[in-house]
Amino acid sequence: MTFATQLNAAILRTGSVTCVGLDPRLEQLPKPLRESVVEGKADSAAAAYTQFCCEIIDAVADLVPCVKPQAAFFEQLGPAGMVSLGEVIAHANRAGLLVITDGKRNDIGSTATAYADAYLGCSGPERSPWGSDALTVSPYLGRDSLEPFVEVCDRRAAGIFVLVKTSNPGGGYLQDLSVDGKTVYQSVAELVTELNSTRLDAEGYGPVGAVVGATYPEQLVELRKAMPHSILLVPGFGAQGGSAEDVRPAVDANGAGAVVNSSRHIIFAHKRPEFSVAADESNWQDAVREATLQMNEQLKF
Ligand SMILES: O=C(O)c1cc(=O)[nH]c(=O)n1[C@@H]1O[C@H](COP(=O)(O)O)[C@@H](O)[C@H]1O
Repeated sequence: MTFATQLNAAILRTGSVTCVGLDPRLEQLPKPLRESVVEGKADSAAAAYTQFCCEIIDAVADLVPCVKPQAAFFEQLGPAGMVSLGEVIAHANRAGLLVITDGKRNDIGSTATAYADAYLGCSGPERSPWGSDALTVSPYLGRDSLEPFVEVCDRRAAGIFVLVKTSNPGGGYLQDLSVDGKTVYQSVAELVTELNSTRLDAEGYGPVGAVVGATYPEQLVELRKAMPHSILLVPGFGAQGGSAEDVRPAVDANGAGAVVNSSRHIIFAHKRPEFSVAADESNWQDAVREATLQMNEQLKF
């Protein structure tokens, strides 16, 4: 089964478009985990990240279709962090969740193949320690830098999410530039649609998804139409200000075709006053589950 088919099926099975973002930050870990970290010891921080992310996965596995580990926070810890990232990816897969690793990778074609080998494909003899169901990818090296990823997607039933319109305030500096009568993000959307065109599953979705920020609702409407064959990954909900109303247009008529990411608002829900957490933060996993249920409820369209 292709990645798109699997993700859409998981959305319909769970009745959820929520993607839980795994962006661990040392200083925001719940107290028991924060206190287990020995200052200056990357190994102990990495062990805390593994436990934190795996317990989040266990708390939400029956509620959502996927998780999105953000590679940067693991890379920050050096080799021990990279081992932790591999453990988190494997744990999520064992729990039945699809894994979108957020690495925003890319390079010239031959190097892009190496990135694809490292990050795509969850099973089989070619699996690397970081083999994921999908990876976020930058389009700014052009078409020949995306093709190696798509070829690996074909071989390993994996997916990519190409950055089309990002959620950050400065993204428009390049993405909104007008070239030959269309914006750069419109050109990227055309390329995404073209790459999918010969690779559609029975529901009309291909392996090339697109990242479109919840913080640009008008462009989200436009880009949903421009990329009918792409699953959209919509970050920026919650902590960055995106609302349920803003993200509703990303979802297709069947209630699938998109996942909406929230990282800080879910994984650090123990810091949010609306979720009751003991003073010692020992029941932080309950807050994660409550925040996920709340987001699912908000995104019932
Ligand atoms: O590719 C992404 O996931 C991404 C693209 C984008 O345009 N904006 C964006 O915030 N992200 C990621 O989505 C997550 C958002 O985290 P929160 O703002 O805490 O929900 C982070 O891991 C970002 O790196």
